[in-house]
Amino acid sequence: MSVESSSNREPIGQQDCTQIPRFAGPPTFGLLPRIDQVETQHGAGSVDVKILGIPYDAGVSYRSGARFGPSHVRASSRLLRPYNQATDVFPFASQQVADCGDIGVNPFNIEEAITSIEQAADELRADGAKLLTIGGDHTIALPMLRSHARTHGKIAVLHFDAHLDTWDTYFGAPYTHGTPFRRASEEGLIDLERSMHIGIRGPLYSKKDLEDDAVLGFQIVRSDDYQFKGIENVIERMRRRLGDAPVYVSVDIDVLDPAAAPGTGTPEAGGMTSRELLNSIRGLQGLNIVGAEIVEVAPAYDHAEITGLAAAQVGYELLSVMGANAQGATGPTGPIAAHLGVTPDRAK
Ligand SMILES: N=C(N)NCCCC(=O)O
Ligand SMILES: [Zn+2]
Ligand SMILES: [Zn+2]
Repeated sequence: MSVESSSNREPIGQQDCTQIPRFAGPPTFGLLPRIDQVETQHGAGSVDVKILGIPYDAGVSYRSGARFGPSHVRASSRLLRPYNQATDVFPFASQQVADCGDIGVNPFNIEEAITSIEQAADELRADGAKLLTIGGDHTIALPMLRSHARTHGKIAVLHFDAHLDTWDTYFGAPYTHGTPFRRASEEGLIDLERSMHIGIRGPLYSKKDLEDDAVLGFQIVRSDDYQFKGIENVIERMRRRLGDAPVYVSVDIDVLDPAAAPGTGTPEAGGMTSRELLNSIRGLQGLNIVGAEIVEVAPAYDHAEITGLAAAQVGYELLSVMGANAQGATGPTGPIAAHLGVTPDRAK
């Protein structure tokens, strides 16, 4: 049983796929219970991690359709099983995870949508639960960071993306999917010494994009670093930079190569493999992860659920890190720990 779990009762896990075929189950993430089912049985405040869908894509600069991301990622998450063999974690048994469904936000008014997202995040987090949000386009990172900074102070942003998303405006608009981290930095929400982008690549508008980005508080790990420096080096740099700060993990699925994630709005060639992304997340155990999001899944451009499956597995790994932390992990656990050359370390 989890040491940090808010309930003393055994968490309610996934639907039992030996009894009901997984293609017949509920449309929740990972066939997990809905929040109302858990709270009816275990009481208010008994959910440790809440899955939240934000079907919103009014902030995109190219292909639209991320508004259908939450339902697509949930549909692609039906095959997730209870035991994570890569990290030796049962993510749905070491903590109570539940699906809160989607929030409906105004698709015609970006500023109103941002305000509603911020309010929903505040309300869902008021009982101490962590959020795993499924977007939606990357605009949603701004209201999420506003909410998290209110609770935790300045946030170390760990941002997986092909793009910097620290641009200033598009067509004069300040709130878009290419600008959330500039706004967050200007608003004083992020820890300028502890934030970083992972997976950056592709053409920029100018060299100044990189100069501005550094001033706004981000260090950069390039997509190419996975090839030339190796994943151990990337994980070590991440852990050193993030330290013991409160970390918000923002995963734009376009960090993956278009071969691994075709279903996204602004694809860029030369991205990482899903294995590199999953192992990078597995390297985060023991860090103070306060919340996470997966954004930019646009199912109309997906094929055979390639992108949906990757996004669902990213969600599973994020939940596994949170689950290991709830059990007192201070560093990587299971086989990944051996690969990284560290001794598996778990308080209990
Ligand atoms: N956040 C994502 N996915 N893309 C931002 C791209 C902004 C641009 O069109 O330059
Ligand atoms: Zn991107
Ligand atoms: Zn992005």
